[in-house]
Amino acid sequence: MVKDPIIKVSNLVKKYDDFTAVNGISFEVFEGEIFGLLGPNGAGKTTTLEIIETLRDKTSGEVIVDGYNVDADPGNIKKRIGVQLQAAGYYPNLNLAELVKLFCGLYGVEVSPMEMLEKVALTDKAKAKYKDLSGGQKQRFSIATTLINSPRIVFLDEPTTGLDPQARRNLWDLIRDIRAAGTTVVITTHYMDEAEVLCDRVAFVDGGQIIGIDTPDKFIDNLVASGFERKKEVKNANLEDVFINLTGKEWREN
Ligand SMILES: Nc1ncnc2c1ncn2[C@@H]1O[C@H](COP(=O)(O)OP(=O)(O)OP(=O)(O)O)[C@@H](O)[C@H]1O
Repeated sequence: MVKDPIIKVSNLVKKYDDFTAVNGISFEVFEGEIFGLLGPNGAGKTTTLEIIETLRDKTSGEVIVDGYNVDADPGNIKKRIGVQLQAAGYYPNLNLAELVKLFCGLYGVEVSPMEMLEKVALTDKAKAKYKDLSGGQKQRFSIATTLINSPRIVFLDEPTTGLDPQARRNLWDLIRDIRAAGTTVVITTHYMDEAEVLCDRVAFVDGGQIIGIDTPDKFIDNLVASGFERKKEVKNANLEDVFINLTGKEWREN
């Protein structure tokens, strides 16, 4: 199957004064995949995403999103993407349904707030304020806000940080649902288990450069083929499986 790139990044460079945060990055994201950007703190992941999202100027290089160039057509790119911000701030006096309505107005689209909240299992919180939500609910709500303009691509920056195992696994299902609806997902995460089960392909970023890009299975198979062996015997379950098994899989935050 030939896959079409929906994002093309070529020789991307970003300098903050004389510090080079992104140092000649090139990669493609295919339409309909969940693509992960992985790497240590300060590797340049957020900077790269913000340039693709048209939220930050680049120093040099070329970025094409859904056929539009970030230099020539940032407006068309903004219309086609949904961006989850790491520390989202929402008007404190509005409830979730009102916030969704506000976003609809900003995007100039008409969507039923309850339908949006339904997508992220938050209809029962329609009248709640954002600040009163649990961590998982906050993440789900902020993902709902990225879907309001029916984007072709959503960008999720560390969407499961700080969540418990149930909330994390339920969020993975939500992200898979987004992909199943035909939306491409670009995600950053520090959780390697998450990248392994969720991402179709991952790129490792370090020191502003991509040091590897492939499917999780290929990366692991290649490492094993090179003679790498884990020191400890691998168990068939881990403590997180025990947690889920004891406490159940359903949403628990009320
Ligand atoms: N506005 C800025 N001015 C100066 N330096 C910056 C700015 N934003 C980011 N940097 C630097 O650029 C480098 C890359 O930062 P970036 O936030 O892109 O990394 P990251 O991979 O997303 O890290 P994290 O995993 O911690 O979110 C870091 O060294 C950071 O300090």
